[in-house]
Amino acid sequence: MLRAARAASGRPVLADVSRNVGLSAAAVAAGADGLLLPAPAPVPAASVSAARTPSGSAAPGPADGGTRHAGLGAAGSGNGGSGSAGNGGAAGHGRVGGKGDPQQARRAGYAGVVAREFAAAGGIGLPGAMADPGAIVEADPEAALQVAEEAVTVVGALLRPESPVTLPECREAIDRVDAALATLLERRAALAGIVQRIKPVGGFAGRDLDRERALVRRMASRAPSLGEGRLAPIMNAVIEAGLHLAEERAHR
Ligand SMILES: C=C(O[C@@H]1C=C(C(=O)O)C=C[C@H]1O)C(=O)O
Repeated sequence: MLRAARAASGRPVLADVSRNVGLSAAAVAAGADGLLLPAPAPVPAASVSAARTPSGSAAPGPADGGTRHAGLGAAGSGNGGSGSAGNGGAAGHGRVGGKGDPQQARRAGYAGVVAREFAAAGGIGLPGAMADPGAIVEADPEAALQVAEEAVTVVGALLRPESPVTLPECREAIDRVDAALATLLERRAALAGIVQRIKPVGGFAGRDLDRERALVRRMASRAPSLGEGRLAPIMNAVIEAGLHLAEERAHR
């Protein structure tokens, strides 16, 4: 429904979860471009201006005085930033001003909540030390914001189709995809490493080319433009990197 609303209006759709932040995950999964969150305190315009849209323009402050925005980046070409009249435009990535910003600690609490919800929406675990945004919010508000940015970047790349037009927009979208790819590659290498320890013969010696061909075939159905022919060398490199890493670790 939210995607349909965006398609019809051509503008980012913000879901108001200010009364129930627990609905964030559902809103993101349903296609919200950004979330309206409860305002912890009135935020002066100066500190809000540090929140940026992916295209680099400052996100306006809360127009309604009662909510804050958290977002997944511009919804696509030509509709980011100033497009959503009345609700402050596309939300940024939850960035705030530098260390010492008196608003930061308060906002970080909400960023932590958003990070957790986004991670849940995408089924993605936050990396290691970031696993408990709630704890980080207490200990280190800046780290909490990083968690939010991480979750928004990675989950956004997976959940939201984008159609950027300008070079900077395209590169920002690519950077988000690369962040998701790197996260997945790291996770894949860890899993492949476990397999090497479980198999009777691990490493390059226990290579299973039938399995590798089969996984490339399955991936090609999700990546039809690349197809098996182009995916095969990519996956060969990924698999060999994992095997090298596993062998290196086995010999330590
Ligand atoms: C992980 C395994 O070991 C090797 C690595 C693979 C991979 O990284 O996907 C696939 C097949 C094997 O060559 C496995 O056998 O499943």
